[in-house]
Amino acid sequence: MSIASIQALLGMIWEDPVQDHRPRLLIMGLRRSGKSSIQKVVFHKMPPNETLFLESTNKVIKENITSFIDFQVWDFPGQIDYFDPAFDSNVIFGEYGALIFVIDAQDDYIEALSRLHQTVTRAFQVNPDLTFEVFIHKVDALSDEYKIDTQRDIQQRTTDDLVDVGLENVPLSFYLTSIYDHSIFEAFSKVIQKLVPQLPTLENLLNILCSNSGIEKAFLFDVNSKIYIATDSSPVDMQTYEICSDMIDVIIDISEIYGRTNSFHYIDEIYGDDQTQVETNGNAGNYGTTTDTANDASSLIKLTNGMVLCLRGVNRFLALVCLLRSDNFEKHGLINYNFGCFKQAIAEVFELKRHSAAERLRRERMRLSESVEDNVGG
Ligand SMILES: Nc1nc2c(ncn2[C@@H]2O[C@H](COP(=O)(O)OP(=O)(O)OP(=O)(O)O)[C@@H](O)[C@H]2O)c(=O)[nH]1
Repeated sequence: MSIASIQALLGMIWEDPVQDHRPRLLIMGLRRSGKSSIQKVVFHKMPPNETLFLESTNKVIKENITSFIDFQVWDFPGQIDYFDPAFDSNVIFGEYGALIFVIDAQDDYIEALSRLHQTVTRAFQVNPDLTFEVFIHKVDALSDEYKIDTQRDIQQRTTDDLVDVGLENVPLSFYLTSIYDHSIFEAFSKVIQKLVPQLPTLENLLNILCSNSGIEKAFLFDVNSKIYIATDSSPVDMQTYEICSDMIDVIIDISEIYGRTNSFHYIDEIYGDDQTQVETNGNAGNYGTTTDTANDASSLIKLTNGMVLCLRGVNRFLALVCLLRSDNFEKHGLINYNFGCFKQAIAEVFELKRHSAAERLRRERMRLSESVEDNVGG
């Protein structure tokens, strides 16, 4: 393959003279394994059954995701041969980020495994700091038993192959995923969390909030993608995660209809139950467009099992969703106060990060302009 055609495939990778330091998510895998579908469902809210009509990708699609952390998603076409000698793997694998390899679990995966092996060995040589994530995808059609067997088999073969070439220390994580349920969001959450340097601080803050407010479980969600970037240290059970994640959809839908009104809304039968209530306050915020009003979003769903689901906007991108017993919710003055402190602490954590990113960019620009002056002068 010629260099020109590889450059065409890679789109605009070399265009930006100031190095782009956003973490990268590289989504790779064989053709039709589901890469573009994953990206569309997670980051563009595409309904899963519409992915049936997606056309095959024929060049690398790069997308900047602007959120609590800015990152880039690179969707690679299945047919691209990044082992071509003319292909500069430093450009692709050289930056900080994660390599997500998607395997179609409904298909024969032997070829995918050999491709995974080649990809991991090459990428690891270039950048040992990449995190390697394997999505065993399309598991919606598999029985629970078959899913576990498939995961065990893929995991075993992949690690054996790596041990054979002396790469037993490559950290690989495996996830069973499908775009038809929450598993893809859960898997993405875990991938993204590894790229959030502030994770331990966020977890600590959530632990403090939970223990001082009688909260059973709390998630800090990126509202647009429904990825949770942190949770407290109690174990995550799938049902709790699902109900908290569903609450975001409910609130987005309600805020799109009633957002920025001045009255309370009581909407019954949201969770298919007469006594379940949703209260959305006067500043429901418009999460659909992540305006600043989202900061003030606040909502409450009382469940019939004696639990309360509570959502609070944290900033333009993040919302806290917690599950607590209704008895504990009686102290809502205390909870409100604690939440105010939590919000303030989060703002400070991300303010610090913004400062250091701006400083790094400033230094990079100065370095670049000095080298241009040297070249002109010389
Ligand atoms: N059952 C099921 N089908 C899925 C899932 N994810 C994607 N698909 C289907 O898989 C097919 C291929 O998906 P794409 O996203 O186009 O695959 P791709 O890997 O981007 O393909 P290329 O662009 O050719 O590399 C589509 O028909 C999707 O609807 C899933 O979780 N479950």
